[in-house]
Amino acid sequence: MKEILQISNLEKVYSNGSFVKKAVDNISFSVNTGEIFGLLGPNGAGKTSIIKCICGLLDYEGGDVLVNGYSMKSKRRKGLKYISAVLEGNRNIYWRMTVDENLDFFSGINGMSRSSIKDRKEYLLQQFQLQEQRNQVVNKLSRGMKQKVAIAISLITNKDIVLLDEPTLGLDVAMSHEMRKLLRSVAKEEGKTILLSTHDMNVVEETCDRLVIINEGQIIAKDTVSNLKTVFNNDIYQISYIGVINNSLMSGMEKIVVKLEIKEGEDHSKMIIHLHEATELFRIFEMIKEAPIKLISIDRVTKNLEGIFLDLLKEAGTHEVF
Ligand SMILES: Nc1ncnc2c1ncn2[C@@H]1O[C@H](COP(=O)(O)OP(=O)(O)OP(=O)(O)O)[C@@H](O)[C@H]1O
Repeated sequence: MKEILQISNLEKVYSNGSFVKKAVDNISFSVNTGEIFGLLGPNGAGKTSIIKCICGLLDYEGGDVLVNGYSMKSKRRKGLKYISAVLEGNRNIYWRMTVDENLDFFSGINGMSRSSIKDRKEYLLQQFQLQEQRNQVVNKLSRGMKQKVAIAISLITNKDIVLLDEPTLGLDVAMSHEMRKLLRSVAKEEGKTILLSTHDMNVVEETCDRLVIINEGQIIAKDTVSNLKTVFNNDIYQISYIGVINNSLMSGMEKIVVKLEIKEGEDHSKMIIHLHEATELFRIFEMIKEAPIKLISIDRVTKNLEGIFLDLLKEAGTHEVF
């Protein structure tokens, strides 16, 4: 599989007099042709800075960004031929023009004639369900519609890579769901490579193949979405019981578990155990059988990406697979 986007040891420093902020600190990852890749991180993590470095809007101090092999430092013009971007605030839309006029205008400034984009425009209007709004001034459309127009504009020039900074920010649940569906179909049907930034785990979970999680300018996790969920869901069980755990049970379990939490309740208590392997649960059972507690239930705990994300931020460890 071809790595159409290669980011290696990227560093971005903002400075102004005595103010110095390293917003991007030694970031490396690659994006394959046709995949949807996520940049996930809390506010201020450095996602927008990375996207701006990739699309040539920001110079960077260290490392490099290769777009289809072209360095955005030394061959920016060539690299830009493969990239379109939708940044926060939808700066690629003219609010006083209609949807149709915007699509014509932005293809025009990219050197494409109206006749050459005719079919593609119809395809995108239909794909984005914007036919009814095509003659409306963008300013009068809802936020979700405006976002759809912005993404349609980024696709009209048919470039290989689409960078999207927070594509679902501020959208209501229904529109956010529609946007995720749209992104998946754009990648699948058009073979586009999409790099998106978000702090919404649901967006990553539903759309992305792989992701990096960024915190304070650094990568803290790098994996496929499904692998990350499997690895971090590694055998966590919630055991509800009645009684008090004695010293011998506690010390026996502590020798086996990765982590053990006890939540005492009035009528029953719970222990959350993290195991290296599921088979270790049998050893825990054997110990519980000998102890003066009564087992009520055992449930496997599954974490969604949000839980994993929050745990990673808490531990600030690093998990890198590719
Ligand atoms: N032009 C700038 N000048 C100085 N500092 C900046 C500038 N732009 C961003 N920063 C700082 O760099 C860090 C990373 O910001 P960035 O906008 O890249 O993060 P982000 O992950 O996109 O955050 P958000 O999700 O809030 O948009 C933050 O601490 C931010 O305050």
